[in-house]
Amino acid sequence: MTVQNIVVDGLRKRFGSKPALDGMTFAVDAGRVTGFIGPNGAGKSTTMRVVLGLDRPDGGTALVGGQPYRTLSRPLTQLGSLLDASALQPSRTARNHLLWLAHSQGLGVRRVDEVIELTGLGSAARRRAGGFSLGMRQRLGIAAALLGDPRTLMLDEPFNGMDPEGIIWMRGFLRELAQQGRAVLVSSHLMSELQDTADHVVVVGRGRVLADTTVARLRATISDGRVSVRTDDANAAGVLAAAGANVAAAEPGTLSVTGLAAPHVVAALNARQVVFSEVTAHRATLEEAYLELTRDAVEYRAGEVAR
Ligand SMILES: Nc1ncnc2c1ncn2[C@@H]1O[C@H](COP(=O)(O)OP(=O)(O)OP(=O)(O)O)[C@@H](O)[C@H]1O
Repeated sequence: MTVQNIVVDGLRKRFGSKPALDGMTFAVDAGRVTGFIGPNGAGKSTTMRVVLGLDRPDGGTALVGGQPYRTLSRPLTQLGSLLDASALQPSRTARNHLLWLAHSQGLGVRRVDEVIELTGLGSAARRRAGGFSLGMRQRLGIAAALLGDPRTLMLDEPFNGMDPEGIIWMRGFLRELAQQGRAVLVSSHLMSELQDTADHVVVVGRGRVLADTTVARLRATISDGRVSVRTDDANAAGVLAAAGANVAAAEPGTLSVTGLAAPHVVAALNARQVVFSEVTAHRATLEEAYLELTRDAVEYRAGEVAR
């Protein structure tokens, strides 16, 4: 049976007249990284705040391990979260920040040193957190989220401010946490950040879920069925058109074909002995699939004039 660590059901919330959440519904399963993806203002942070009981929804429910977060007896052992990496006391060292958090939750010093090691903060642990880069603060935030060794992690934009090396580290680290059987929910407004990381994605826009699916399926649904054919044979276009395809010249030596699946393209070309060097079914990149889905849900677009 799949264990659902976070269940969000029909969440609604308005700020003034503006709906921030409009029926947000999804579940986060154990043992995988779930990407929570949507453009700015889609409602990701608000959803996370509601899960943590920091914002009250106007309707709907959010449960962690089957219970509202506020009713959990030892919440940090159930759900570790990172909402704002800058929320720390700048004059404290990283280690003292973690010691202070651990102490407030009845957790031991040993776990503090463990999470410092796990997040690669060893050499910086005795430096003042106020002088940390955003990337270092993200590591510190994740160390804090892991203090209670929780079965579920919820991280809001943890890739923000990370350098390429940090991003690679973070991807591997999140996958490892999921492999240990934890449920990991990670928000981002960039699909590319979650590439090779998320097994499952919940794509959101304007406060609701637009797609809740595996990465592979998301690509397949958006894929437009375009096939490209590399050939110098002058008969190729005519043969494919006769077989029912729409054919356009993409670039010299390449045809762009729609309306005929790749195996039928190959069969039609072979039947008329048309020589070709390559037939490729176009697969949407994850980024293309995401942009297509969220096109109507983007609040602020570059170049848009305020009305
Ligand atoms: N405290 C608040 N007061 C007023 N409006 C708010 C508040 N918090 C969020 N909103 C609005 O609710 C909507 C959802 O915001 P939210 O921060 O949840 O989106 P998001 O998907 O996390 O976006 P981002 O990627 O920009 O963080 C936005 O239109 C935002 O302006």
